[in-house]
Amino acid sequence: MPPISELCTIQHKDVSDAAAIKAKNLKSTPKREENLPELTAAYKTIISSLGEDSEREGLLKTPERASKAMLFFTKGYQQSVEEVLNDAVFSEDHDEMVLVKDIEMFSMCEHHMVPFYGKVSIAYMPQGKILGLSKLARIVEVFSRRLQVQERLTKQIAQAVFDAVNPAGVAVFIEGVHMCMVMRGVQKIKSSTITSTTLGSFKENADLRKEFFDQVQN
Ligand SMILES: Nc1nc2c(ncn2[C@@H]2O[C@H](COP(=O)(O)OP(=O)(O)OP(=O)(O)O)[C@@H](O)[C@H]2O)c(=O)[nH]1
Ligand SMILES: [Zn+2]
Repeated sequence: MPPISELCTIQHKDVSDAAAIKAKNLKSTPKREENLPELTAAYKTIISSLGEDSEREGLLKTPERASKAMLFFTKGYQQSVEEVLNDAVFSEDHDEMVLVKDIEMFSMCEHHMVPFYGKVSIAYMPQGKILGLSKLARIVEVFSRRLQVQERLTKQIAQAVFDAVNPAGVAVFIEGVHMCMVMRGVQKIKSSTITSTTLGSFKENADLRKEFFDQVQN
């Protein structure tokens, strides 16, 4: 089992290659609880490096609590799309847009390791197969619960839906608030970031594209 620092590098070293994204969808990192002692020791060092007394009563259990919280915030590394889909792909003769709007998303900015959060909308045009609705939200969890940038998150979700049901098209829209721009840095507390990915018919058909963006922005 490589150390956590190495795991993170493995997970986000490529951002754009669709085949690599597809391959990664199928794999999950094995259980990470065995890294808890190492992570806890690292948090203890962080606390003392901040100038705090890691031995004072209120902070005694903090390194372990923080470690467990961080493992939760990045639990997507333990999941794969294949696992969360659980074969919930059904044959159905429905060829109009399926859209699930405003799926809550919490992720971690890979540059500062502080949260970014927002809402994800996912649409696809089935051609013979539909996906269990909750599975769209589960796909969001798989990729958002990692160290991320919003652009890659958007693309990975779209590619995963495409791979799952081979639809005529997929569109993903994310509106995110980045705490690294709110609590620090430029401190623009009202800014939000919009990203989208369109594949297949949503890219090619201007009417369909417009229908999607009209729906998600209203
Ligand atoms: N494109 C993109 N950039 C992001 C995302 N999350 C954070 N960033 C940006 O990553 C950049 C890192 O820039 P650096 O100059 O290396 O770091 P920094 O000195 O902390 O930058 P400032 O935030 O400008 O203070 C910043 O511009 C962040 O706003 C994201 O999801 N997508
Ligand atoms: Zn950031």
